Amino acid sequence: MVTAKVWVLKKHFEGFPKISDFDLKKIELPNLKDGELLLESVFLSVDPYMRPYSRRVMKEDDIMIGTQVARIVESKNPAFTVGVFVVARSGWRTHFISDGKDLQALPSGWPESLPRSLALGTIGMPGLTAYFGLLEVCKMKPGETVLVNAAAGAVGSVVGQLAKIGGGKVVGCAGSDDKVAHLKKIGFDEAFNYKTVTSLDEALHKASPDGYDCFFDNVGGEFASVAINQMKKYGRIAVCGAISQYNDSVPQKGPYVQMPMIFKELRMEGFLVTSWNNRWEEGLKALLKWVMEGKVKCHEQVTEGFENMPAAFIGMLKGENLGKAVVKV
Ligand SMILES: NC(=O)C1=CN([C@@H]2O[C@H](COP(=O)(O)OP(=O)(O)OC[C@H]3O[C@@H](n4cnc5c(N)ncnc54)[C@H](OP(=O)(O)O)[C@@H]3O)[C@@H](O)[C@H]2O)C=CC1
Ligand SMILES: CCCCCCC/C=C/C=O
Repeated sequence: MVTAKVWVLKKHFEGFPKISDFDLKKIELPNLKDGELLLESVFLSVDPYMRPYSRRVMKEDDIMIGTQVARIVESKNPAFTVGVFVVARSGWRTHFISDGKDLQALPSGWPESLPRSLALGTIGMPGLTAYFGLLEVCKMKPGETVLVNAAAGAVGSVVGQLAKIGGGKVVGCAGSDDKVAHLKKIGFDEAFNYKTVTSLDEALHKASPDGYDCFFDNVGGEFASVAINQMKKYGRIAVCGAISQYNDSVPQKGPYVQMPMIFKELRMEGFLVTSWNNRWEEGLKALLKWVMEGKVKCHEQVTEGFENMPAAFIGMLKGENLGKAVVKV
């Protein structure tokens, strides 16, 4: 008999999540039936979507939603071998049982030397968000200028590096000077700390006086309201996330987007990475190749210990992460 530790949502978040909103519980797992596997989580992901999705898909006392890299520790399913690592969507649990249908293998050709945690970040869902958002929503072309915010995070850091691979100029905004230095190190043409500039409008103008062809928006709210006025005519805005609004108890009000949308003839498109579920293999293969070639650099913020899942999640929402926030069990 195996005892799994799980984190449940004790109380729906009101405003910014608190440690006391979570509860750590123990669950006795039954013995395996034929066709089943026992897995142990090795790395778990903490992602912004957990904040808005918790209200939509969870009840109080449900196990927190989420993705992990897990190792098969016991198998009564001939298709799965003990010791193999997979990506699962089993929520915040140390151990779980699966029939194998919901598991994804790591992309083929994954080298031993590459941290498997990257399957939750650059070579996982966030990397794919950058890939499809830039390719299919922004439709970035060589020579164009791309603006990305939350640029030092899991999605943003890949957006910037893919924009460079695609022959663009990239401007990134992030919330600390260390993050800005990191962006320059990984090839961003321009980067600034949006928290310390005296005028966001002026900083955006200085970074690209001719404006922006593409805006990959991870933040929404006031940042997006200012940035939209810096778009070039026929610019494209990929509305990827709105993290500046996820913890609001009272919805933010305008300024509103219609005037620049009309007079600059902009395209603004919200998207979910899951719309390209049928192309994940293609995206992961491309991302793995670029990482292996050193064209895309990966940085992770690794928190040690399953007991620190809520702290890692809250820390990520506060901007404490450089690169992808993951928890090592
Ligand atoms: N549409 C889709 O399918 C997907 C959308 N997303 C979205 O992409 C965005 C980035 O996700 P991800 O890369 O995983 O997370 P990150 O790794 O970027 O971590 C979140 C970052 O957001 C920034 N942030 C937090 N609060 C604010 C705020 N009030 N204003 C500005 N920035 C803030 C912080 O960076 P800083 O220090 O720079 O402020 C923080 O580090 C999120 O909005 C997420 O919801 C993610 C995956 C899929
Ligand atoms: C692998 C789980 C898929 C989660 C989809 C995330 C969509 C994110 C939206 C905003 O953050």
